[in-house]
Amino acid sequence: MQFDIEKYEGTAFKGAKLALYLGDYLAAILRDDKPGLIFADHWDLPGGGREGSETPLDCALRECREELGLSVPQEAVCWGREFRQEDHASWFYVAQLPIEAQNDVVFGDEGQFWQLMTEDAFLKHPKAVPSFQERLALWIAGRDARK
Ligand SMILES: Nc1nc2c([nH]c(=O)n2[C@H]2C[C@H](O)[C@@H](COP(=O)(O)OP(=O)(O)OP(=O)(O)O)O2)c(=O)[nH]1
Repeated sequence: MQFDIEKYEGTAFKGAKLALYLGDYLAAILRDDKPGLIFADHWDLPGGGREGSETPLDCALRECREELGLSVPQEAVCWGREFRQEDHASWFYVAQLPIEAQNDVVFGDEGQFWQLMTEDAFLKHPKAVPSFQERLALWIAGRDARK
């Protein structure tokens, strides 16, 4: 496991995502199929917008609790970094829990349903959020280079 978490220096950010592995599978969430919703009916990862002055990691873990009912301990997080676009920054983390944690999932009220998905299936899915596919691929490349 590669442990490489960029330090948060207090700069503004919009939100944070968590690629959460349960065993060898990712916890993926199918977004609602609503007109007007960005990436409607696309596979997403837990995460969302910042609340108050929380840190990016607190934001990712809070959103994961709200969306999947899972409390991921900070020690389970192995990778994280900031991604800057023209007008905003967001954060992307990777964490790992045992497969048994799937039994503790309580799905929240955003999205159609959740499911376990291989990382390959998420990366290749024609209807997954592209920027999260790219960020996940970046983490996988780093992980696999160290094998
Ligand atoms: N993430 C997500 N948001 C949804 C869904 N359906 C739905 O009405 N929403 C609403 C709540 C969100 O605040 C808003 C915008 O979603 P978004 O994906 O662009 O933003 P976000 O994750 O940062 O939102 P949030 O969880 O912090 O509220 O749309 C859904 O299936 N997934």
